[in-house]
Amino acid sequence: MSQQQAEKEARKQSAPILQVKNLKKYYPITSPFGKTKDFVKAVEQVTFDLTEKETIGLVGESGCGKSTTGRTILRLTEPTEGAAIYKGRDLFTLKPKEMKKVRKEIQMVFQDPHSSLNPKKRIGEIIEESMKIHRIGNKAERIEKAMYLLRRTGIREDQYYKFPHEFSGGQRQRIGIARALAVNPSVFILDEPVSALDVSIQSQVINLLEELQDEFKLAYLFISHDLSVVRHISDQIGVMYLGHLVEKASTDELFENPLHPYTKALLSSIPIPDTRVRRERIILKGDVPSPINPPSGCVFHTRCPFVIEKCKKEKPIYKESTNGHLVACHLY
Ligand SMILES: Nc1ncnc2c1ncn2[C@@H]1O[C@H](COP(=O)(O)OP(=O)(O)OP(=O)(O)O)[C@@H](O)[C@H]1O
Repeated sequence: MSQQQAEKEARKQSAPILQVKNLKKYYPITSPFGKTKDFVKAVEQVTFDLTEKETIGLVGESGCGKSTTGRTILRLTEPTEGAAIYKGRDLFTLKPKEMKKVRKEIQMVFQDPHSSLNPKKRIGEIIEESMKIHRIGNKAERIEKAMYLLRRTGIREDQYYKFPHEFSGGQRQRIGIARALAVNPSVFILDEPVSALDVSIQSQVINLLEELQDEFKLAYLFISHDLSVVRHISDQIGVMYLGHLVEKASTDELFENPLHPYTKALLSSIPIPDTRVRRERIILKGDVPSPINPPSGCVFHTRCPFVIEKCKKEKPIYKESTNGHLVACHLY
């Protein structure tokens, strides 16, 4: 067993740092008179654990509830039901003041750091300020740490006094990561952190995130629609469809032995560089149904090539195949 594999195995035994349990988020749709008419059922019964130095990737098409899952954990939008246990405490029951402290430890990194970096402030000041808000160190210590973090994330120290618009997209993402690191977090929720970047820059930022994870003992919830990116960085992958986590497994297991027809369809759309390997492309018919009125039974049944009568009536429960590989599908 390689050292990396041994570390992974050891991690599986350790207690999770974050446990998301039966997370549900319904967005109310209100009439012009403020009456709730209906709900967008964005996230339904999503459950997963995250341990120190581990990455769990959430994948699925646009609108399947990935961002809502990430945002709800931090209560950037309030959950409808469920729990998010962080270091033993349910975040959903915390008072605003306590939640503020947790937001220091669980940092969110967005797709477009430009919109979250104050254009009127120099990048060094932006990083220093995030430490000041959380009362970390004195001014000299904060500046020294900001300098270190910029250097560590690949930005030259002499660029400390530059403004965000003077940097490229990739550099801005590095600055956003440096700022998130400044407040000593344990968890990063990364929402499409490399989707806006060129492919060559994407891999540089992913490699940086991997190095930082080791150095700072970070756990990552990595949200992306891009399975190749998620495959590269994740230890575990959760596949979402219409608000539901339909399959969850270790990365190798998911790619070698996908079980859910939706996962199979997603994987079949990734080009394989080896032309000798043939994988049948599964093209899904129709559009993703409305999350306001999702299909009965299995939410995927309207597009599933293997649908049976039971799928239309009964919601599938998780079945475990091997080693924590979970799938919600009547075919197993
Ligand atoms: N503030 C909101 N009010 C109402 N509906 C919302 C709100 N935010 C998201 N939704 C809806 O919730 C569902 C899930 O959206 P979400 O953004 O979480 O999906 P996603 O998988 O992250 O997709 P994307 O990658 O496009 O952001 C979608 O149908 C979306 O339209």
